[in-house]
Amino acid sequence: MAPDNFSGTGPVSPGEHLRSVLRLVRPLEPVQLSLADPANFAALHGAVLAQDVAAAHPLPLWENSAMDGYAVRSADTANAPVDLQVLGVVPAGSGADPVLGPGQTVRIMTGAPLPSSADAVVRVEDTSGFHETTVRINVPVAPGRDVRRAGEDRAAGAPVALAGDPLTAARLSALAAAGAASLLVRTAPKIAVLITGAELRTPGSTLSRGQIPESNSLLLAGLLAESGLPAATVEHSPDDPELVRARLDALGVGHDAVISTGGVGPGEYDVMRQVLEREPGVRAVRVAIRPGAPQCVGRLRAGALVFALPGNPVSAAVGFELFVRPALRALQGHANPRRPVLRSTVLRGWKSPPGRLQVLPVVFDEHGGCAPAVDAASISHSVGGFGAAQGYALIGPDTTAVVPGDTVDVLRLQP
Ligand SMILES: Nc1nc2c(c(=O)[nH]1)N[C@H]1C(S)=C(S)[C@@H](COP(=O)(O)OP(=O)(O)OC[C@H]3O[C@@H](n4cnc5c(N)ncnc54)[C@H](O)[C@@H]3O)O[C@H]1N2
Ligand code: MOO
Repeated sequence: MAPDNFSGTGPVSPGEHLRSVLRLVRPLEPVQLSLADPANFAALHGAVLAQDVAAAHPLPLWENSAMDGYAVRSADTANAPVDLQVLGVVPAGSGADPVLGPGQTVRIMTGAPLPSSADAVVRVEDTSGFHETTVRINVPVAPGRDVRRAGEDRAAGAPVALAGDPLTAARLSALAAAGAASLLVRTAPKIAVLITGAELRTPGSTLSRGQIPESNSLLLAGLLAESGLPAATVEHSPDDPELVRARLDALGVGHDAVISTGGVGPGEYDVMRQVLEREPGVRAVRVAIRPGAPQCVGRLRAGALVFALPGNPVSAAVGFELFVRPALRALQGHANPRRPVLRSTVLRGWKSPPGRLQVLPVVFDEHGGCAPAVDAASISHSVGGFGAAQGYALIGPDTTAVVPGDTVDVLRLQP
């Protein structure tokens, strides 16, 4: 009987495997990046904060107008319609603080500081228009009307973002608005993809019997990009142990992680496993999961982490999602390296193998219900059906069938 694990021990549970993968991770050295230099924007977006950041000043900084119109003393408008004397204008960017006496006003634009002697804004639509000398105010306004108070969004010193937070577009803009000049961040790790398999030909090639189009390089480069992590290098290697070892030695120096596909099974030509079994920091395992069971994971002598995934395309995608993506996010110090698990109602049932976590590609309907994207009996090679998948259903080892109406755990990859 073939051993469950090519190293001779039993299969490891997916949870145990993820824990041992995450134990390998040493977070990258953080770098300080200025927010003032647009050349840094691409690196900042998707980087992960390595420090807590508090607001350097209140947000908004000072009381200002929410509308284009007139800054007024609200009491002057109580008997509107009323005519007020126009003293001038305060546009955005002006530091002026004109003093309004009774019956006086200034034109004011959105975002401009409210004069200290005013307590409300009348929108231009509620007046006779923009005038130089006198304006008719048509409506009374209460104190505070269309005024943004200093600090109403965030007080000075209040937290804006925490170490481990990913720098989304929204978070970056919040940090800049709150006065951050530069940020201590972990930028994207440098990742190499190494594809092995003698049967593989460049997409579009004329194929002889036994040859297929190579699709895992596009798969992994795309999954990395969808995780905000570009692949720095994509290479192919012939199934020759010396050549594979040479590529791993070379890629292991210049990259933080090397992700390979192919050659991790127990076959005679499964070169990746044979080479990696000689690496002292790498372990060949079978994970109690379907698809994606055989994998080699560890640290190369050359320095990089290595994730050797199966050649079967859906097995490689599942291995990436469950183990590689969390590890790469942990390299960046992500507070939540794993994707959140959601619940979904089953629309069409399927069978699941006992004793394994089944990771089934699914599509979702408009209400979030899920149905298989591929035949559940043969997931690993079904790259065609997988093309439409929007997520994975996670079916535990004690469940052998799910039926319509069941609620299952899902990972949602696409909206
Ligand atoms: N006797 C056994 N055979 C197999 C076992 C086993 O336990 N005992 N495990 C099976 C499982 S599970 C998997 S998964 C695969 C692992 O295979 P490998 O990592 O060795 O992958 P390959 O043999 O190289 O390829 C498998 C399959 O995928 C196709 N492939 C590979 N690379 C690509 C690529 N870049 N683009 C597109 N398609 C690719 C390849 O042609 C094969 O069809 O082993 C099982 N066997
Ligand atoms: O576990 Mo393999 O990954 O069935 O396809």
